[in-house]
Amino acid sequence: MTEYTEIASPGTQDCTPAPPVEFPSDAPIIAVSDLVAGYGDNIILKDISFEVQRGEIFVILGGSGCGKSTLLKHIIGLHQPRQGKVLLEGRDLVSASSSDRREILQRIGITYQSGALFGSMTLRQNIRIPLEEFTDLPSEAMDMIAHMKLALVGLAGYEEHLPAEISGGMRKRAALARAMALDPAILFLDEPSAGLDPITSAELDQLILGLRDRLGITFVLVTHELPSIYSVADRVIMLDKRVKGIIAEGDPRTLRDNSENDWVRSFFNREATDSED
Ligand SMILES: Nc1ncnc2c1ncn2[C@@H]1O[C@H](COP(=O)(O)OP(=O)(O)OP(=O)(O)O)[C@@H](O)[C@H]1O
Repeated sequence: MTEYTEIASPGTQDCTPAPPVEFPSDAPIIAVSDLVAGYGDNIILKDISFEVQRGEIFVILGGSGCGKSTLLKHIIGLHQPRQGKVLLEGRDLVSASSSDRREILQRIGITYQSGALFGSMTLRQNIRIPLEEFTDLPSEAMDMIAHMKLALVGLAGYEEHLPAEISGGMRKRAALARAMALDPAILFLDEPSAGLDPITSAELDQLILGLRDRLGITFVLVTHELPSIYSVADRVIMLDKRVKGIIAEGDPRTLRDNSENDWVRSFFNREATDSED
């Protein structure tokens, strides 16, 4: 699945960008309460509760197979919780009407580790896809938005390039531009630095920080790259496969220095030398 197909799933009828919702600025932009998630008989996560504040960069981390992507998919409504609730800007995707659901989904952007740009389309055409799906803007306006979004991620002038004609780091940035096509309030990035060298990864971190600072976008990242975590995360939650839940929550440096859990402390210390402040 790609970023675009996932946010574009709810339908195509209404054709204007979703307006910002009336929502108190000091209320959590994401509220997860008592979430239980799984597949078939297999419970992957239970008793998951946390909140994300507007403008925060929030990181979900944990070992392989602990349920990071599963949690992400439940937050963005790709899977329905077994129990519990997820509110995005105060609204519940599960109980929302189809038009409300469509509006809620327009307020979020997603990039997946495996999600790719469409290789046969230029960057401009890739960014137009969600605009064509969700809006009835004139073609020139869509091109202008594609240009603006590419400029935001440092890719002005690459509108007519194909994904294969740019580097891996540039492709990640182009995917971010596409996820921002509809001016989302929240961006969900699943392993954004995967496959990038440390320098390119650090550049992506700076881009994320800049987008948060300039546009106030809230970020939820799944990553286990410690340098990235120290560089961007305001707060993290750490999931653990054995307890099927959250074993640590807080700012990464505090967890590194003060967590009562040995495993958590050692996780945050494992690359402290090259990820430090
Ligand atoms: N669609 C699915 N159907 C059945 N089981 C699934 C599905 N997706 C994930 N799982 C299982 O759920 C568990 C958690 O997977 P998930 O991908 O959420 O973990 P993760 O923490 O993101 O792992 P990784 O870091 O390796 O990507 C794994 O045991 C996985 O096999």
